[in-house]
Parts: sequence; structure tokens; C-alpha cells
Amino acid sequence: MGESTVMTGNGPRAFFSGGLEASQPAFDSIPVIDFGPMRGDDPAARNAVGEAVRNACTQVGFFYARNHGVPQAIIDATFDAAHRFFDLPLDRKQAISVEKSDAMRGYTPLLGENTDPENKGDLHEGFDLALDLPADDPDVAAGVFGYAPNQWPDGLDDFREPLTAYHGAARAFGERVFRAFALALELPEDFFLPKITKPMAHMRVLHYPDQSTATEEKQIGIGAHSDYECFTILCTDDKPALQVLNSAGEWIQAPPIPGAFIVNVGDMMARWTNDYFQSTLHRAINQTGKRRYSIPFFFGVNSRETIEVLPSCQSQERPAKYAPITAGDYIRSRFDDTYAHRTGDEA
Ligand SMILES: O=C(O)CCC(=O)C(=O)O
Ligand SMILES: [Fe+2]
Repeated sequence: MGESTVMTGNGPRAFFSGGLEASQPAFDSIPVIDFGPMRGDDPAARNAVGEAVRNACTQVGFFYARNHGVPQAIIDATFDAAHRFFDLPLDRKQAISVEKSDAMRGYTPLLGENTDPENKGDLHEGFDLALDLPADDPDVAAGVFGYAPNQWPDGLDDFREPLTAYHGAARAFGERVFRAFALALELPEDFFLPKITKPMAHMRVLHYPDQSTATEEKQIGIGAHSDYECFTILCTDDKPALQVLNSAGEWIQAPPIPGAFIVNVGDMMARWTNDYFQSTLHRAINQTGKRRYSIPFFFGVNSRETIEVLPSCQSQERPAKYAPITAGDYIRSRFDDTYAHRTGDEA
């Protein structure tokens, strides 16, 4: 990567001069990065992770993370809980509909979302949770976007505990991703940490029914989209379905790698880095003949944090493309675009 420095009225300012243009070759595979060093005490090894993350985020927008540190037992228990939840009768799931939550917590039925406006609804159902805050939490009481209590299903054992454990472990991994992002952006490794003390860490468990016999092209597991948050940590079961769009317009398969998460840059991080990091379009189609389950975890900063193009990602030649916005306002606007019930636009 080329780093350049320009003199500004406020002193010298470094910026990244490589990787921003569309002249990069289209990727044909997704890099695999060993995150083990992010839990170790070798700064050179952590810097190497940062460099691999920089290459992945600027060229692909996606990477696999091996050695992520989330225990397999927690992952297995979460998938098991998801299977049991989605097997419940619809009325028990609808009892905790997301429509009862201002903060998108609870159940979304099949076709309850339409991620790609060209499509006719997504062929998945989901359960959403995030930081579980009590009603008397000051930010919940003040109505700060993104902070709310979760909704939990009644009478389902072994559900809340594994999902909460997964949320905590994925959050810890998310902090390591933010540390790697800081290294990738040549910022102090702890740059993002004060901004994620109460993160908008929105987790979903998703169930995609099989659609190997479905003929409706406009109704797939999840339509083409980019994610909203800083990044997504995706854990899937062993059923391939995810596809990622490269700059040549080809859908590249992102099959499951046992023991690895898939991490992708979201729009908020693209915005924060002036599009130095790429937020790449992706979709999922389950044609495996079996049900598929996945766990996306959308990791972002504290709701009140302002997202303003990072100094190292702008210069006189490459001015900031995006106005500052708080993280909460940004996410709220993106949710409102996606979920008909939030805008009253029940198409
Ligand atoms: O389930 C998957 O493989 C992808 C999910 C996804 O892209 C999302 O929830 O944003
Ligand atoms: Fe996504």
C-alpha cells in the first residue's frame, strides 16, 4: 500500500494513496486470515494480521477468520437453540414479533424482509437480539437508537443462555477485528476501543428453507445487499449458500470453511474510511436440499459516536465524500429503508 503525506493548514496529514480506484483486478476468491495473533503478545504478528486485513478490506471487502477464539461449544449450542426456536409453531414465534420492538429485537417471519428492493421478499426467518439492556438503562430510557431490551420466547429452555454467551464471545472477537482494522489503517491499535464500550452489536439467527425446487428468481434466501454496520461476523452451518459480487459482476461462492467465520466490511466502515474499505454486495441462496442456518453479527460502535471520515483516509485530492453522522442515526435510516413495517409501506 502506498502511504503519502500532504502538508495541510493543520500540519502534515497522511493518507492512503493505493487501493481506492476501481482499477484493481476483480477478486476470484476470499482470503483466509489467521486471527490467532490478535490474542497473542507479538506486535509484529499482529501487524501482519493488520496488513492481511487491509488487503482483504480494500480489495475484496470479505475475509475468512480462522482462530477467531469463539469456542465451538458456544457455536454448537447456538445453532441447536436456533433449530429449536424455528421449529416452534408460528404463533409462538409471532408472539415476539420485531414489530413489537422499536429496536428490531425479536422474530421476523419468512418474507418479512426484502433486502433487495427488486425482489419479492427474502426466503428466511430470523430472530434478532443485541445488547440486553434493562428498561431503566439511561440510554434506553432516553430513547437512544439501538439500545433496548431484547424479546425472548416464552417457555423455550436453553435459548437465552447460549445466544447470550454467543453474543458475548462474538463481541470479544469483534473487538479484535476492530484492533486489526486500526492496524490496517495505521492508527493506534486501541483507536476504536473507546468507541465500542456500548456497541450496537446486533445479532441474528437465521433459518433459510431449502429452495432447490423454487422457480421464483426474485425470491431468494437473502437478496443482494451490502450490510449497514462497521462489519459483519458471519457464522454459517455447513450448507453453502453465500455469494459475493466482484467488480466484474460475477457472483463468487463463499462456501463454509469449518472453524472459520466470514467477516465483511459494512457500509458504515466504508463511509468512515472514505470507501478505502469496500462494502461488498452479497446474497444467499439455499439450494442444498436441506434447511440452512446462519448467525450474522453486525458489529458497530456506540450509538452516539460520530462517524466522520478518518483523517488518514482523506486528503486535498481525495476529500471526504461523506458528512458526519452519528452511528445511531445512520443505522436507523438503513433499517427504515429495509423493513416495511417501520415506514408503514406494507408493499
Ligand atoms: O446467511 C448468510 O450467509 C448471509 C446473511 C447476510 O448477508 C445478512 O444477514 O446480512
Ligand atoms: Fe449481509
